[in-house]
Amino acid sequence: MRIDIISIFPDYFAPLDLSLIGRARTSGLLDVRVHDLRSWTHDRHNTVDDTPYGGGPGMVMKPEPWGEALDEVVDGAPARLILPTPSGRPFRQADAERLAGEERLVFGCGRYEGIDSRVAADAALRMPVEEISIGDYVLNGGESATLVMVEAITRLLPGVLGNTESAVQDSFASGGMENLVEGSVYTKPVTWRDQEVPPVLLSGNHGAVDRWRRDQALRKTARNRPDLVGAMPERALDRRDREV
Ligand SMILES: N#Cc1c(-c2ccc3ccn(Cc4ccc(CN5CCCCC5)cc4)c3c2)n[nH]c1N
Repeated sequence: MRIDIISIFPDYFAPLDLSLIGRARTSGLLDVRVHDLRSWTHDRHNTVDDTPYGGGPGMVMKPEPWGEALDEVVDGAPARLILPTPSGRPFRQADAERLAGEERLVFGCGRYEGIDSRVAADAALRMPVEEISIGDYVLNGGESATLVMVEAITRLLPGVLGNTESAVQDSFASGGMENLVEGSVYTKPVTWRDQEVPPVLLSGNHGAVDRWRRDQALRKTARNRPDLVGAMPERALDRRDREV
C-alpha cells in the first residue's frame, strides 16, 4: 500500500517513522510519503489561506495549492482521497478494514476552518473522495485524525504487526466476542502490590479461561459501552449472561 499525506505540518507525521509502521516502511511493506502543502505555493509568503466568502470566523484554505498538490501527488493513478473533517462520516473499524484493501490512499490534512469545498468537488471528478471524522470532538486540523486512521488501517495489513501482536478483528467482531470491548489483561508477576492475578488464568483450563474472559468483556462493555450492548444479538448472550 502507498499512502500520501499532504499537510502544512509535515513534521506532525514523524511518529510514522517509529515502531511497527516505521518497520513496515523500512522493509518496503508500506510506502508512506508526507508532502508539505506549501511546496505548491508560489508567493513569497507561501500563502495557503484566505478569508471566508460570506464572512464568518477564521480563515479557509485556498483551493489552488491543494489542486496542484493533488494533481502532482496522484498523477493520474487510481487513488482514494480521504479528507478528515469535523462534519465527516464517523470512522469505524469496518472503515479501517475496508480501506486496508486499497492500493493507494491520499490524506488531505486541512487546517483553519477547513479546505475550500471546491477542492473535494474537483478531486471527485477523478477519484473517490471520502470526508471522515474520527469522533464528536473538535480538533485544530486533520493531522491527528490522519495519524489515527493510518494506524488503524496499516495495522491490518499482512506482515505489519509482528508475531507477538494480533490484528484479528480485535474485540469488535472476533469469534464469540461480537461487539464487545476488550476485557482485563494480566502478566507476571502473579502478585503485585497485594493484587493477585485471577486464579482462573493460572488454571490451565482453557474453556474456563475463555468463559471468564467473555464474562469480563461483557461486564466492561455493559459498564463502558452500553450502546454496544444494545446492538448485541440475543444469541450472543448465553443463558447465564442474560442474568448479568
Ligand atoms: N477528522 C476530524 C476532526 C476534526 C478536524 C478535521 C480537519 C480539520 C481541518 C480544520 N479543522 C479545524 C476545524 C474545527 C472546527 C470547525 C467547525 N467550524 C467551527 C467554527 C464555526 C463553523 C464550524 C472547522 C474546522 C479540522 C478539524 N475535528 N474533529 C474531528 N473529529
